[in-house]
Amino acid sequence: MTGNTFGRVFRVTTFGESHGYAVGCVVDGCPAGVELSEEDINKELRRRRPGGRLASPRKERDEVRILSGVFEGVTLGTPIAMMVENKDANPKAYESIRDLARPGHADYTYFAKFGVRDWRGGGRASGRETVARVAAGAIAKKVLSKLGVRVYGFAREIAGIRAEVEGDIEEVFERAERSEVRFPDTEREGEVIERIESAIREGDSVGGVVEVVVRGVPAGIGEPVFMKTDAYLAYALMGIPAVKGVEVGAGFEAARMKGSEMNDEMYAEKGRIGFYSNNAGGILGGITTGQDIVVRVAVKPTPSISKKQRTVNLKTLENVEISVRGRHDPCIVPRAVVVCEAMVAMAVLDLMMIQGVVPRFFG
Ligand SMILES: Cc1cc2nc3c(=O)[nH]c(=O)nc-3n(C[C@H](O)[C@H](O)[C@H](O)COP(=O)(O)O)c2cc1C
Ligand SMILES: C=C(O[C@@H]1CC(C(=O)O)=C[C@@H](OP(=O)(O)O)[C@H]1O)C(=O)O
Repeated sequence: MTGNTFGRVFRVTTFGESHGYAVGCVVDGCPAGVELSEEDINKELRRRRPGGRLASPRKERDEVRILSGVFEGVTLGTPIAMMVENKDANPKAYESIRDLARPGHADYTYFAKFGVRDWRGGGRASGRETVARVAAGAIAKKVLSKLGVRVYGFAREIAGIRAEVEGDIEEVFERAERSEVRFPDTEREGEVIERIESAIREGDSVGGVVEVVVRGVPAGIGEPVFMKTDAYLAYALMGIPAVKGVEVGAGFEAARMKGSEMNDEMYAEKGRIGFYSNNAGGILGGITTGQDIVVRVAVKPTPSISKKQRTVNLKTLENVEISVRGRHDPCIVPRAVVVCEAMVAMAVLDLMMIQGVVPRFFG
């Protein structure tokens, strides 16, 4: 085990560094007979791509090449290898800080672990690695859609401003997709953008919260006792760079509620069981209830900032000051939404496959 692979049955191994030739992944265990085109992947990659006024200005087309595992538009049940070339890598921006550890980034810890590191940006710890997750997630979503399961993500909070969301998740999702920062609260979007712009002016960055809702998972999915649905989702989401916390349903608010408020009361109607609320976030005892699965993720402010900070030269052990220039996201949240969706899709599909409720062939 090297930690580059996610999943037990639907297994994804990612590869590549931010300023290397390419990033990509191998997806093994995908059922056969699922329609899949490069455009299915690219559609999702465009939602994550850098560029624009409020994101890293790095110019990447982020178009995938499917190298194997798909023939005549359908998956073969064999390993699917995918690759996205790095067209706008620019290691020069990092030359002057190649031995300095950026506070908040993984420079020091990679050096501590491996004794050597790709100093061209974050290397393997770069947010760029998430291209590969989104590509694999696009496949997981295709399989899930055949099972009636859909995954929706949006920015719930940015720079301390919380979105008030009204309406069904599909409407919230569509509103967020139209927003420059994936923020579904149209009234407060302007304020959010001002806060990001002000962070840019100050050479600083801001964070926020991504919410993901999964609709259509039947009751009864998840592994007791350790591979619980909530435990597996938290594992999948905490593996995303810059994620510092995960909550399910009422999450940390549950700590302040009474049992009578927290418990989702139940009813039976026409032979089916339902709930009057969803504080559980669709999971009880690690097993799905059949309601929407609701998770939220805390995303920290981008570590690379031009504001001066104190740090260390890893080679000489001198104390120095650092100001990180170059192409960085002033806020990771809008671009992390689809990455969170991808990890959730992979985790849910994997749990369903472990349970044996997914056909190995779609005819
Ligand atoms: C989509 C995405 C984009 C990111 N963009 C940047 C960036 O432009 N600059 C940066 O310093 N970190 C960026 N990060 C965060 C770093 O990759 C991350 O903070 C770093 O690997 C350290 O890991 P940790 O924050 O999980 O401890 C990004 C992360 C994601 C998911
Ligand atoms: C390139 C992407 O994001 C990058 C994530 C990132 C980091 O340190 O995480 C640093 C920046 O890259 P660079 O090394 O070119 O300065 C971002 O642009 C991408 O997401 O496609």
